Order: sequence, then C-alpha cells, then structure tokens
Amino acid sequence: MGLFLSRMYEVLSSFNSDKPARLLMLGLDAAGKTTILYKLKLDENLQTIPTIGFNVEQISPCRGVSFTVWDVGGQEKIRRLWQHYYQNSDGLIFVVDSSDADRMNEAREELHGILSSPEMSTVPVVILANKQDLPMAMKPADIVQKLDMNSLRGKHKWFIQAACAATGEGLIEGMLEMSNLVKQHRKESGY
Ligand SMILES: Nc1nc2c(ncn2[C@@H]2O[C@H](COP(=O)(O)OP(=O)(O)OP(=O)(O)O)[C@@H](O)[C@H]2O)c(=O)[nH]1
Ligand SMILES: [Mg+2]
Repeated sequence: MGLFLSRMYEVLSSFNSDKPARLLMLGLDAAGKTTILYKLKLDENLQTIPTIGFNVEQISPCRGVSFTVWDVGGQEKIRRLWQHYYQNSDGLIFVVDSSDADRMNEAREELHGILSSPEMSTVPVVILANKQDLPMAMKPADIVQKLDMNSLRGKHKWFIQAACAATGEGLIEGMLEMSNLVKQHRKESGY
C-alpha cells in the first residue's frame, strides 16, 4: 500500500512543471529522521513513533528553496524497502545519531550500500550528524572517518552538518548546502 501511494504521489506531482527537488532521507532507526522532517516543516518537536513505511512533505527551509522530502523508516527489517524510493532522487540526506558510536559501522555499511545502487550512484549527499545535544555525541570530523566519506570523493559531492533536531540547530544550514549541491549536480549533468 505504501509503495502504491508513493507511486501515485509521483504521478500526481509530475503534473507540476515547477517541481521541487526530490530528496530521500535515510538512516538507521532512531537516528532522528522524522523529528527532523517535522521540525523543518512545522518548527515543532513532535513526539515520534518508529516509521513503518514513509512520510513525505514539501518543505521550504528558506525563500526560494523548496524540496519534497521522503522520510523512510530505518528499522533493520524494513531497510530492504529503501531501494523502492531511489528512483529520481536528486539528493540523499543521511541522518546519523552522533551519540551512537556502537552503530557507526552499521550506518557506514548502509550508506555505502545505498550509494552503490545505480540509481543513487552520483547523487549529492548531506550527512546530518544529529543529536549533538547529547554528551557522548561524536564530532563531524570523527563521523567523516567512521563513515569512510573520503572514499566517495570523485563520485559524490558531499557535506556533513552538525545538527540537533531537538533545537533545530544545523537543519537549515544542512538544507541550504543540499540546495547548492543539487544545483551544481544538475548543472554538471546537463539538465
Ligand atoms: N536528544 C535528542 N533526541 C533526538 C534528537 N532528534 C531525535 N531525537 C529522538 O530520537 C528518537 C527517534 O527519533 P525519530 O525521529 O523517530 O527517528 P527516525 O530516524 O525517524 O526512526 P525510524 O522511523 O525508526 O527510522 C525520538 O525519541 C526523538 O525524540 C536530537 O537532536 N536530540
Ligand atoms: Mg521515522
């Protein structure tokens, strides 16, 4: 049902000639994806439950920038559904819980798995290093190492942004950088 609705949404939104860029937001369960989506959309801290399926929202983090953001549930047993959302994505927002050092390797494997798919092989990537308010939060520079971001150079434009969905810190900055990367990517790929 979720996939059917997602396809319907695609068809309907394709009638809009001024279509905003389509961003896919992925990451391990409890990284903070849904909290981020609704902080950006409503400027509210919603009480979330684990996402089974997806949320999709049109957001406009600042004047002149608008995105359609797809937030797909990250629990292990439903990650195989991610691939159904890859097609036509203009960018990937990959959210990590910066305080969850034990699962950084798992996050790295998932990130590189997504980017090895042909549909995602050139998209720009913004890593949101979320939960910076927590005392054990890793710094972006350490997360870059843990996620092996440097191995993506030459294939993907990427950027890492420290963030806290609880306060909203870093979210708009991350989205603005994504906007720039998407524009550059479009120019370079000739559309
Ligand atoms: N301290 C802190 N907690 C956060 C932050 N962002 C999200 N959380 C909490 O982390 C938990 C998980 O957040 P969700 O947004 O549901 O995570 P998700 O990535 O959507 O998880 P799935 O839907 O299972 O993939 C919730 O209890 C949030 O309140 C943050 O910046 N700081
Ligand atoms: Mg969620």
